[in-house]
Amino acid sequence: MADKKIAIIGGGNLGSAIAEGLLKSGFSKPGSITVTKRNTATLAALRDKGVHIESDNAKAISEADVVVVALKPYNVKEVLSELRASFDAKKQILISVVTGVLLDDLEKITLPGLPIFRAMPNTAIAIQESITCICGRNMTDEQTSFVKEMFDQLGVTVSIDEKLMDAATVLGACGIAYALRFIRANIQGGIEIGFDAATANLIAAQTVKGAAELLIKGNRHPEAEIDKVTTPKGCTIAGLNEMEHQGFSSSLIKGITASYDKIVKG
Ligand SMILES: NC(=O)C1=CN([C@@H]2O[C@H](COP(=O)(O)OP(=O)(O)OC[C@H]3O[C@@H](n4cnc5c(N)ncnc54)[C@H](OP(=O)(O)O)[C@@H]3O)[C@@H](O)[C@H]2O)C=CC1
Ligand SMILES: O=C(O)[C@@H]1CCC=N1
Repeated sequence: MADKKIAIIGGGNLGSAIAEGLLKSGFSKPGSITVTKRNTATLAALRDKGVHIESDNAKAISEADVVVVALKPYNVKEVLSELRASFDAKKQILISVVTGVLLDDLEKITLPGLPIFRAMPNTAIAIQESITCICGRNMTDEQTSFVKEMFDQLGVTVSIDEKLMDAATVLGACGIAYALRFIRANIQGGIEIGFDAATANLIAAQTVKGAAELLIKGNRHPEAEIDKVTTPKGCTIAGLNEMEHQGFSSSLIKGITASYDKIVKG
């Protein structure tokens, strides 16, 4: 794939993680990426790697083949509507990673007919381990292939219907934080039963990675793998049942639906 010029509008947590992933994967050369934000001082690490750092969104967009919007949801309308003249529906594609802003809204804010994708990655994109759910409109097959190829370099992609985009945000993007909080709780428990923090961190994180790999590489259902661990009358089932008595699964499901309601109902 040609080294397309990519402008990332909004170089915050996710925007810079995408730039990092594009560089690490070799999908883009540093000179082909421009990242914008108002306070560019926080992007020194990317600048040092050769990425163009800009505060001028119009310049970045007009020079780009691909525009990735990674602004906060409440900034999108105000910022993009002033940049309408910088877009070119014949030459460019827009990829929005913004939560809750519909393809319909994005087209109205920018240009009619502009090829627009919504992609929902997570911050593991910085290390090419994201799950990225993608949908789009006005695009050609070639543009769809490009976007898939771009995010395939940065982890795993799934093509979904736009009506599932909020659910994808919760399960995939918020999910990183849920998983990290689970690991943190394991670390705290691990310290209480004797480990120093660094060793507990390593054991907890590698254990979660192993559990995930059993599902991904083994294509197994979690409960089938749990059955292998739960020795009758053993310590695992004693711990698991106590966790369930305390509302473990229920609290996670309620947390997921609370995150979803926050997106859908505000
Ligand atoms: N963080 C995550 O894990 C995920 C986030 N998302 C979505 O991605 C989007 C970004 O999230 P996140 O990276 O966490 O948020 P951040 O606040 O970290 O990033 C947004 C960035 O936009 C910049 N910005 C604000 N105004 C402008 C402007 N006029 N021109 C250019 N840049 C501007 C801000 O920098 P400055 O103030 O210096 O301009 C800021 O760094 C959100 O819509 C979020 O819902 C989606 C999936 C995962
Ligand atoms: O918390 C948020 O609103 C954003 C969207 C998904 C991850 N972070």
